[in-house]
Amino acid sequence: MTQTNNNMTVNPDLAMERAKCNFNVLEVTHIFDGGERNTLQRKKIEDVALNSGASKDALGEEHMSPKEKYENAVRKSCIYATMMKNELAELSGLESFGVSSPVIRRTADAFFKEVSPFLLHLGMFVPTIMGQCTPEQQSYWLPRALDMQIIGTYAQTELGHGTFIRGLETTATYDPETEEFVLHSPTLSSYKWWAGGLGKTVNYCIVVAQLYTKGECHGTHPFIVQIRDEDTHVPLPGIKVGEIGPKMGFNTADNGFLGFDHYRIPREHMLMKNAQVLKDGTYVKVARHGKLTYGTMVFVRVVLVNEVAFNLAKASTIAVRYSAIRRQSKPKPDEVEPQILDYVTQQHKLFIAIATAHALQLCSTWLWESFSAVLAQMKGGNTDTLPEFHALSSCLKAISTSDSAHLIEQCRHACGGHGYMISSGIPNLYNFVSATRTYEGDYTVLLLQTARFLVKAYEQAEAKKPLTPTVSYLAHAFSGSRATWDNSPDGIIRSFQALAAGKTAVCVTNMRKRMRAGLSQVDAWEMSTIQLVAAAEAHCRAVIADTYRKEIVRLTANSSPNVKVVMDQLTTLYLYYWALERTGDLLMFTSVSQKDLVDLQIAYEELLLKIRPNAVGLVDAFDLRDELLHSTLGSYDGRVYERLMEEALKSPMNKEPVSDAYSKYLRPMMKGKL
Ligand SMILES: CC/C=C\C/C=C\C/C=C\C/C=C\CCC(=O)SCCNC(=O)CCNC(=O)[C@H](O)C(C)(C)COP(=O)(O)OP(=O)(O)OC[C@H]1O[C@@H](n2cnc3c(N)ncnc32)[C@H](O)[C@@H]1OP(=O)(O)O
Ligand SMILES: Cc1cc2nc3c(=O)[nH]c(=O)nc-3n(C[C@H](O)[C@H](O)[C@H](O)COP(=O)(O)OP(=O)(O)OC[C@H]3O[C@@H](n4cnc5c(N)ncnc54)[C@H](O)[C@@H]3O)c2cc1C
Repeated sequence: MTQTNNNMTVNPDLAMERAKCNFNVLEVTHIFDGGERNTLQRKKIEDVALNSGASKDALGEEHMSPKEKYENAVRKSCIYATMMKNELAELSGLESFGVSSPVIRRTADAFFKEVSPFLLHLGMFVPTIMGQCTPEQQSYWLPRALDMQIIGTYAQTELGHGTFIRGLETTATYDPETEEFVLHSPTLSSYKWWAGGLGKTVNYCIVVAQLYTKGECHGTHPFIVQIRDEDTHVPLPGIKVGEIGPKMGFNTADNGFLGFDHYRIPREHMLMKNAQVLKDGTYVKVARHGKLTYGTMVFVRVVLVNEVAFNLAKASTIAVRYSAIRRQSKPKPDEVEPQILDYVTQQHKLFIAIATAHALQLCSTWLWESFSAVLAQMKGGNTDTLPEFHALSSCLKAISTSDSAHLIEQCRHACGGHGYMISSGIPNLYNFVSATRTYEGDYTVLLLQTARFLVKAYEQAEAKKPLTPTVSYLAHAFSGSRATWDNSPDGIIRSFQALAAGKTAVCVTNMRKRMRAGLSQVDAWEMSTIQLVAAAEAHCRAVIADTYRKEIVRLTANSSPNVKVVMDQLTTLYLYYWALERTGDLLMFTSVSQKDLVDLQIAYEELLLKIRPNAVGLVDAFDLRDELLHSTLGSYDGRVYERLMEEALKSPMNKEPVSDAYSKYLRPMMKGKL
């Protein structure tokens, strides 16, 4: 593994772990990156972007005031944007800055401990222009956005509504006299709230508003709206805009609020790929599917699966390396204190994080390929695969973000007290990833979208109609007998599918019972939503497990024997872990016995011991440079205690021997003079 400094002194425990590793680390890096070519390209990009030291701060971000933090993030965003235009675009194979890629995203993380104020420009503004504009509109807006002549965001959520998009209150009323839309915020709850970069950074945004023309409401539609002067950056008349204040994370993203007072924009600023308003105010629906204006959200949900896999890889790298250098307790009085990584409970906390990072990374690539296929079909006017894809991307977004947030927190627990330090890097990772569970569609809400699809698919299976690929297992849901338990990987995946089918069947049965007892369909659905969420979760686990297993078998077909073994161990660990987490469900829906579960627990514990010697090698294979980890605990050299002390000494509190608080408060209080 290449490191920036080849002459570094490495902590002896870490050096010993690396010597113990029995597989070719680089081969696993290639698997994680999706091939050797990708690894080489990533490294080139990282070298250019990071070797100059431009990503570093003189003073740690955590010691800055909110205003300084924001300005510093803008400064570095501009440096990175300029690098993208000049050096990185060609290297990354991208035509220009703006069309981001996972590699560019992950490299950018070296510049920010939190996030860039440009995240929404790249993540949603540019993709919306690409996905929702007519070709003419695109040719006007896209070059300006890609070249960063304008900076934008995506303002959909309002104070009063985020989930329920149809409930948004901002209005865009067409005036045929002037051929303009009049944007208005009729209530406090209609103020746009949350959009990243809106507070201070952007001068344009996509605004989602209820479209009125000829006195009729046509539902929510996207508009491109200038909110600040292109030269002075002063908010334009009729615009009320500001920053929403401190948050748990995202503090360098200047999330903002926005209100309109009868603010006029040209007719052409409605994004008209899917629906149009003609000059005379006639509304014309173009799209064949009613939800295509939700396209940017679907895109970001797909991107997020990759994003959280990467962040989980970071957290597990930090926690595993730290666990290799940390020694604590003395279970055997005559021996030295063991590395905490030797405790089986510690392995139980950490190895699932490594396996999940792999599972999500491979699922994200597969999801991206499925998305590309759906987009290609839609280009030809066929939207048949969209419902299945919406169900799939919804549950994968929900489960990947939720699992990653949980496992990152588990990595923090695994680092004891030091994991609570901002300098460990884990709190920032957690704050970032826990937000992903909420934004771009809340966890529960998205799983309920998947559940709608599952229930419909179940009814199709019942009627012996054909099923789409991800739910084809529902065809076996009516055999009447419980699925046969078998602890092989394929057997466990079949059991996960049986759980999903069984849970869906229970929901359908309960809803039907409730409706027979007099409840409306809506109320019967509502009463069953706890189980519906559980069914969607089970479906998603089955999809992840199946995809992870198939992809690893495919990707390791030509790998060296030890790489095959260790990758197989990780996938098996993932399957055992989730089977053991769901023993109650397995007992309900499969033939598993108490003895089978006891045996599975033992097999799981033995698997942890087998993976243990390769644990550091496995996280080294994520190949995360120190600049990306921002961690005193997780650096490649393992100089944990030295770095913790170096960081402590940087604290502004240590600048003077006696704090001003002594003379102001402590002394008067102690001398009884307060
Ligand atoms: C390059 C990238 C760089 C970096 C990446 C890193 C980070 C990410 C970047 C940015 C992200 C940062 C910040 C986050 C920004 C945001 O949060 S933006 C705001 C996002 N908001 C949401 O996600 C709102 C969630 N709500 C919804 O999606 C919908 O309202 C709903 C799905 C919950 C419900 O919609 P309704 O219109 O009410 O529909 P319904 O009545 O429930 O369903 C009707 C039918 O429509 C189907 N459907 C719903 N959505 C879709 C869709 N997207 N596609 C296809 N079909 C859809 C639904 O299934 C129903 O179908 P039926 O057949 O069952 O009737
Ligand atoms: C860091 C961050 C950045 C963001 N950036 C942006 C941005 O750039 N642009 C933008 O437009 N938005 C942005 N958002 C907003 C985000 O998209 C919404 O917060 C998110 O979609 C959730 O909606 P909500 O806040 O209305 O939650 P709510 O819907 O109010 O959810 C609250 C609770 O109610 C439950 N609930 C709601 N509806 C249902 C239902 N039908 N059935 C069962 N339970 C339900 C939820 O599960 C949740 O537990 C951002 C949010 C965050 C946290």
